[in-house]
Amino acid sequence: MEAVLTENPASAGTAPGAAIELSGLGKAYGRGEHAFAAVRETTLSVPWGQVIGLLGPNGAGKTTTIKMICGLITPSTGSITLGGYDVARQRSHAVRQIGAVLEGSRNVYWPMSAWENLMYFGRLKGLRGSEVRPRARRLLTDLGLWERRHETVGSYSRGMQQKVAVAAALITDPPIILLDEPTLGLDVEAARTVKDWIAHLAADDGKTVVLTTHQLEVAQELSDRIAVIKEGEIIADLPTTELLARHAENRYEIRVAGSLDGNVGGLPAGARVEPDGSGTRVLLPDADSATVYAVLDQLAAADQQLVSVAQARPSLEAVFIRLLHHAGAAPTPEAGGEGTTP
Ligand SMILES: Nc1ncnc2c1ncn2[C@@H]1O[C@H](COP(=O)(O)OP(=O)(O)OP(=O)(O)O)[C@@H](O)[C@H]1O
Repeated sequence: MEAVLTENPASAGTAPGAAIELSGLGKAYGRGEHAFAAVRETTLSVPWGQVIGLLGPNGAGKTTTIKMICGLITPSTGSITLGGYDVARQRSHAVRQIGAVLEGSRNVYWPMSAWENLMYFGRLKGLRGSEVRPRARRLLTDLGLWERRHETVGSYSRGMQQKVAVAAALITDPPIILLDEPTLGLDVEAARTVKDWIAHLAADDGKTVVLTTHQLEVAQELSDRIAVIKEGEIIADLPTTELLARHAENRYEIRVAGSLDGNVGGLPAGARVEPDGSGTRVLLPDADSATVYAVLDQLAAADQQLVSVAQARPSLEAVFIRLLHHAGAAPTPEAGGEGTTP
């Protein structure tokens, strides 16, 4: 997957410029002294073909942002354009650019079958039956639901319902897909299918995808770019690889069999010793290779059996937690993170 596509892929929208532009976007719930700013001054430009992961703790403002992009919540401040169309002023054109699977909502009608749902949503969005049918067939076949297409969605498993929701969002072949917690509550296999689909939509169909999830390994796997929201504000916004690289320190992890038995005295300052199953892990948070060799010599001299040596790479989860707790030091677009606002 390309980190940033500046050109609009042929299969996606046709508008020049960015797929999604949020400019000074804000949302306050309530009024007067009871007003609560759920989203503040959010400015974000998502190029065509990019998968952006919107991460943040509970209540950070992710769903509010997604719903504003969908046109379901009216912003208090700022503007949103989708494929160049202003959501407030050119609503029908703007909304036609997107397909959405919203968190926790019943995105599809349970008393209807999967087939009926897709026909309904296709027609609702202005397509003719002859346009919807082949597309519905392909989507249901690809998602493994074709055989059961005439059963009511209410009788499906959670994973199958989520697949129907994804299919309904895709029925008009919109260039922009908004997915709020798309793998929530899915078992390993169903989550894999949905993840593979998201990757396929981006890589093969050139879709622009906005993804929110608390499953950080899902975000790390799928997102070209990560924006972290805390208390309604973006506190970090970087290409995923760069975000991880920026937080990659000279951290090494040495694993030995058994305990260290008093051999920890001469370890360098800052070294941490932790139990690791039946063995022990020595973490060197900021070590050059000379220091690592010195520690290995020391362990060898003490007859400690070496299991492995690795340069520790932080997971997105580790970076995320660090960002939330040290927001002041976070890489933000304002702090000059290149590639943050292409
Ligand atoms: N309709 C509403 N009225 C008042 N406050 C609301 C409303 N919807 C959301 N909020 C508040 O706005 C803030 C942001 O909520 P939002 O649902 O956008 O967060 P989120 O990041 O999606 O959280 P989660 O990860 O828990 O889904 C929260 O404090 C929430 O309580």
